[in-house]
Amino acid sequence: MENASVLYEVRGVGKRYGGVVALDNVDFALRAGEVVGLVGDNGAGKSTLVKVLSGAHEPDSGEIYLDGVRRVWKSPHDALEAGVETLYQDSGVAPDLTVAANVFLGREIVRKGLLGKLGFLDEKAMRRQAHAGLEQVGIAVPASDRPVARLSGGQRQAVAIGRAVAWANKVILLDEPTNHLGARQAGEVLEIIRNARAKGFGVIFISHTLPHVLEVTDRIVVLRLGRVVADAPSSAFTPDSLLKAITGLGQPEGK
Ligand SMILES: Nc1ncnc2c1ncn2[C@@H]1O[C@H](COP(=O)(O)OP(=O)(O)OP(=O)(O)O)[C@@H](O)[C@H]1O
Repeated sequence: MENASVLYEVRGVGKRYGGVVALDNVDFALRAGEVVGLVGDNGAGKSTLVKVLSGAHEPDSGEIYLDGVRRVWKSPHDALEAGVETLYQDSGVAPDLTVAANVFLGREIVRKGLLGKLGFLDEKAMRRQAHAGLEQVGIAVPASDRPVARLSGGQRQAVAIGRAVAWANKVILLDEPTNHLGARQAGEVLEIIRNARAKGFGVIFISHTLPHVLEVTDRIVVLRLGRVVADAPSSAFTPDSLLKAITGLGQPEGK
């Protein structure tokens, strides 16, 4: 392994949709206990890179490494099993189900137990464990037996993120997790991300909300037209220089 601290990495990744080059020779690395911001204008290739990282798309070229081991994801299930948890943009939650049921949704067949082995689906145990799981990641949800439809938008988002963080065991991909949230709720989501970092997860934070990116990330990777045009510690960017990197405006080389 070239760099022992790198947790998740892609090298030289390319992806086309017909004649459109969505990703062009992209290198991207994430370390444990690091929050990396992935930013870029509409169509820059962020969602495509997320899909490659989450196993939803196979890249046309390039390689994927997790824990220094070359991986080929045939489906999102492969990546999930290996420890790559993804919260897609607006993936949300099932409104008619309770908070607890949402936390466990689809998991019985994926992995055994959130906080240890769950032998059977005991409603009470599920509620207790869902609550404890969310609490562990810093989320106080009013009542885990309440249907999600009766929570506020921010609380629903918190449940979706809490679910991702509670189940994660290596990498968490968050695509626009603060979208549509008010300032206080967005602040809570950023706090959840900090908690996840403190637990040693690698977190990828995709967002158009640059103040959130600058506030919560350790490093920022900027994509433009499918290429990485900047990769630097967040402290190296100002709001203005980050915007310029994204748009390519005001840069002497006219990239
Ligand atoms: N299924 C598809 N078929 C054809 N072209 C696509 C498809 N998905 C994405 N593209 C194109 O690939 C490029 C990268 O798109 P992508 O969705 O990855 O960008 P993005 O940075 O996530 O944009 P946004 O911020 O608008 O979500 C764009 O030119 C887009 O039009």
